[in-house]
Amino acid sequence: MLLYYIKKFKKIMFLSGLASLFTAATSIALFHMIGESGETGFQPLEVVVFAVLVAFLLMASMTTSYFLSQYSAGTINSVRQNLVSRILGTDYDKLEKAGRARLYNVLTNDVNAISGALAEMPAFIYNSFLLLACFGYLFVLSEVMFGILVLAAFVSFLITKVVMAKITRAANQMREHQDHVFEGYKGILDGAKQLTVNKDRRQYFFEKRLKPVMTELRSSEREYGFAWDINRNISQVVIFITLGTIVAVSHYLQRTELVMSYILIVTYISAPFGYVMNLWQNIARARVSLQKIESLQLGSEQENGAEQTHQPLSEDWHKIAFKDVSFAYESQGEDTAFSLPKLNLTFNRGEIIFITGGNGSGKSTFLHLLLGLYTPSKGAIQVDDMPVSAAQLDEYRAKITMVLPDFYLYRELLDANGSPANEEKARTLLAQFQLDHKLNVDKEGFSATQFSQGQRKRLALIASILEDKDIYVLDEWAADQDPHFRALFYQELLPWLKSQGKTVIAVTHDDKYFHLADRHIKFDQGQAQELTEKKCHGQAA
Ligand SMILES: Nc1ncnc2c1ncn2[C@@H]1O[C@H](COP(=O)(O)OP(=O)(O)OP(=O)(O)O)[C@@H](O)[C@H]1O
Repeated sequence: MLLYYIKKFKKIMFLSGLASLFTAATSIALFHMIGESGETGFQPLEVVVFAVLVAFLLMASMTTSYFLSQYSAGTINSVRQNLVSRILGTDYDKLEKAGRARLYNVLTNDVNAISGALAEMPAFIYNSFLLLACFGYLFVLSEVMFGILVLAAFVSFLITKVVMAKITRAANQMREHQDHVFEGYKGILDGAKQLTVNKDRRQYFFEKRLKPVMTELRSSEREYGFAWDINRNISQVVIFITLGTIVAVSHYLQRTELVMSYILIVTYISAPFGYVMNLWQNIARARVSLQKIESLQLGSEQENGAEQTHQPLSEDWHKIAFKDVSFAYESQGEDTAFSLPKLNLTFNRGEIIFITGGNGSGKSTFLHLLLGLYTPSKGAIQVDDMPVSAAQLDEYRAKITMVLPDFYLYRELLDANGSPANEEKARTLLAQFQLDHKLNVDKEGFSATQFSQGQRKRLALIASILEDKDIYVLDEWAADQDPHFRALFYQELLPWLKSQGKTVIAVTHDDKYFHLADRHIKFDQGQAQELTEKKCHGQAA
C-alpha cells in the first residue's frame, strides 16, 4: 500500500527529487568554497559566486519545500479518502465484527501514521541526495577518512536495526492498546447521560476501565519512545567518536587541512542522517497500521460507475423468497452461537407482513439477512426464483428502504434516483406527519436536527417514503409513537403504502393491530412459523 501511494505521486516525487539534487549540489559547492578559502579568505569574485550560490540554495530549497507541502497535503487527503472509501465498500458484517472503536482508531491514528510516513517520503529523498552528495565529496577529499565514516555509518545502521526490532514490538503493542483506549472513549461518548447522572458509575468507569488501559498505553508509548531515544543517543556518540577518529587520523596522515571540511560536513549531515533514521521509525509505525487495516479485511475502494456485467434483477418482480437460508453467528468462547436454520419464506409484492416473536428469537437477524447485510451460510435469497448473486446484491438492496431501531438521521433527503428529493413532496409529508411546525425542508434537506425520539422516527420514515423503494423494512417503528400516531401508522399509512403497490415487512409487538397484516410470521428460537388467520388473531408476540 505504501508503494501504491508512492507510485500515485511519482511525478511530484520526481520533481522534488530533482529540486533536492540542485540543493545538494549547491550545498557541496558552498562547502567546497568554505573548505578551500578557510585559511586564505574569499577573493572579491568568490564573494559574488558565494552570494549567488547562497541565493540559488535558498530558491532550490524553497522550491523543494513547495513540492513537499503539495505532496504532504495530497497524500494525507488521498490516504483518508482511500480508507473511507474502503470502509464504505466493506461488507456490513465485517464492519460489525471490527467494531466502531477500532474503525475510529483506523480513521484517526492509522490514517495519520500512514499518511505521516508517506508525506515525509520526498523529504527522505531530499535528505538522501544530500547525504549521497556529501559522502561523494568526502570520498574525493580522502578515501581513508571516508572509509572511517562508512564504518561509523554501518555501525549506526546495525545499532538501529537491533533497536528497530524492539521499536516494532512496542509499536504493535501501542497500536493494540490504542484500540482499548478508543473502546473506553466510546463508552464516555455513548454513555454520557448515564455517566453524568451516576457519579459512582462515572468514577468506577474512570478508575477501573479507562485508567488501566491508559496506563498500558502509556507504558508501551514509553517503551517505544525510549527505544528510539537509545538509538538516537548512541548515534550521537558514534558521531563524536567518528569526529575524534577523523582528527587523529588526519594528523597521522599529515593531512590536517582536511579536518575543517570533514568536521563541517559531518556535523552538517548529522541532521539529514537523523531525519533518514527518523523516517525509518515512522515507516515502522505505518507498517503496523497497515497490518491492522489488513487484519480488519476492509473492502476495496468503492467503484464509481463500474460497468454492470451481471444479469439485471427483474424490475417487475413478483416475489422474494428465502430458499433454505441458514445463518449462524460466530461462536464466542464456549457458548453455542445463535443460528437461523433453513428458513423457507416467501414475500409477495404488495403484501403487508408482520414479524413477531420474543426477545432474542431472531427477528433482527432475519431482517439483516433480508437487507443483504448478512450473507447466508447456506441457501439463497431469490427474486422471482432467481438466486441473488453477490454481483446483484447492490441491485437487490436498491429495492429496499428501511427504518431500523439504530437508524441515523441524514439531513439530506433523496429520491428514488439518489437525487435531492422534491421539496414540495417533502413538505406535504411533513404536514401529514405533523412536523411542519417543527422544521422546514430546503435544498440541503431537513432544516433542524434536534427532535424527540418519536419525531426522529417520523422524519426517518418520511425520508424512506421519499426514497420511493419497492419494499419497506420497518423494525418496531411504532414503538416510540404516541397512541394517535401509532393508530395513524397502522390504520392509514400501511394501507396507503399497500395501495401504492409497496411491500411492507414490519417487526411489531402491537397485537392490537395484528389483524391489519396480510400475513403474520412468528419467530421462536430462530425458527419461523407462518401463523394462520385464526392463530394470527388469537396470539400476541
Ligand atoms: N452480532 C451478534 N453476534 C452474535 N450473536 C448475536 C449478534 N446479534 C444478535 N445475536 C444473538 O442472536 C440472537 C437473536 O438476536 P436478534 O437480535 O435477532 O433477536 P430479536 O428477535 O431481534 O430480539 P429483540 O426483540 O430483543 O430485538 C440473540 O440471542 C443474540 O444474542
